[in-house]
Amino acid sequence: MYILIINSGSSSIKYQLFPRDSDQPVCSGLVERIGQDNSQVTHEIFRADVAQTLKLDQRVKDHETGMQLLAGLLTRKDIAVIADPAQIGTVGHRVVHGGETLTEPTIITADVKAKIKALYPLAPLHNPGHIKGIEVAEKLFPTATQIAVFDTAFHQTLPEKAFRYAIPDKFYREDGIRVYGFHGISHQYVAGAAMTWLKNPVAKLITIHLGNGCSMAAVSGGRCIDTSMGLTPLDGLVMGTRSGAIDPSVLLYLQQQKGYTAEQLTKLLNKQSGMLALTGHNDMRDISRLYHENDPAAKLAYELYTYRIKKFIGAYTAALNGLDALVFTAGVGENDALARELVCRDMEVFGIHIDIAKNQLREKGLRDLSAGGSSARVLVVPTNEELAIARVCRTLVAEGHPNLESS
Ligand SMILES: Nc1ncnc2c1ncn2[C@@H]1O[C@H](COP(=O)(O)OP(=O)(O)O)[C@@H](O)[C@H]1O
Ligand SMILES: CC(=O)OP(=O)(O)O
Ligand SMILES: [Mg+2]
Repeated sequence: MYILIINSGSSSIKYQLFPRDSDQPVCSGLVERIGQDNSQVTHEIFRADVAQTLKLDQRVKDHETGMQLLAGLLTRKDIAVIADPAQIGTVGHRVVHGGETLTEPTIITADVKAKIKALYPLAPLHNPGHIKGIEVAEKLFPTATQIAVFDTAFHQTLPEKAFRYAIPDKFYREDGIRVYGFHGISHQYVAGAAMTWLKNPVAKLITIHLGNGCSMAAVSGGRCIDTSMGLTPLDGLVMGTRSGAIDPSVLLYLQQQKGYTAEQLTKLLNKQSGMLALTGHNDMRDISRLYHENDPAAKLAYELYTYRIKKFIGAYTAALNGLDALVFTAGVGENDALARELVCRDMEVFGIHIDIAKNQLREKGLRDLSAGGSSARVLVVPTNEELAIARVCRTLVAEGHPNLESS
């Protein structure tokens, strides 16, 4: 039997298929730039007799089309990794927002789906895609148990001073308005890997997840004590299409003086801001090319993006009262040497020294980019949200949930 993991990001679907008792996937893939003209599907097969990478350049208009495509690839005759969809006993889904009620990995029922839907306003770029992913998976793999694992769960350890807003109490009590934090599956996974590598179970870490969405977490001894996203995945860092932190008065001004509606503001801050607003592009590969061509907009955008990260490093070093390692991860964090260099530049006061040459190397796996004399390690730890979810699914199976015994 197999476990299929689906990770729908705002702009991509990542997937991996694991044998039930192994951390080694039999295939993995990425449907990227969903909704854009240059979307692409990359499907990698790790079978001993068929080890190959397939790239399909075709427009993938939405998450549903992406899901159907990937399901077709698993059983496509010439490259099949399974003969029959019924061999998939469990489908694990990353779900970005679980609110205050969905805080543990859970079997997906009609009630769980209703709760995920009720959170659409708080994760408009993500939860709708997850529901589509879940519903398509239910149709394609009707015999499998569907499990949801939440991005918000790792941040449940935040102390109240970090998760409350300074607004009247009733908004928290009645509406659950508080900091939830996101990318928790990734922050927890890379923090765990860094602690193992450092051989330090009480390490003070700042994990920096830079994908299309970007967030940071202050992690002490494996527990998250602060994080940069808030009620929704809009707060904090500058992102691909999201503004990150902004004075709330900007919204009031646009509403009162310019007549913007709530709907227009939601779209403006989630889809038309961030690096896209600053440069006309939201993919860091395009923006870094422009930076190296001395494009002034790209220069400013990189400065704004990395300056915000530097400020959070200062804040989180204070919150942690020390720093053992910075951990870069996700699409930009793992691949963009320029962003890492600009973040770590002039940070000696925090004991951060990056080795510029090591930073340029394109190696796989966990990497230490620290220069001699750096008291804080500068690490790149590739995230693997799918593996983290697969392990959670396996634990649920091992705990013998009645619905899961046959999967
Ligand atoms: N080689 C690279 N150099 C710079 N940026 C990269 C590279 N590869 C990927 N990225 C960036 O990573 C982003 C996607 O990161 P990812 O973690 O996959 O995001 P998400 O899960 O939010 O879809 C892309 O938008 C792109 O900007
Ligand atoms: C929470 C979030 O922003 O996720 P992603 O980076 O996958 O879009
Ligand atoms: Mg992601």
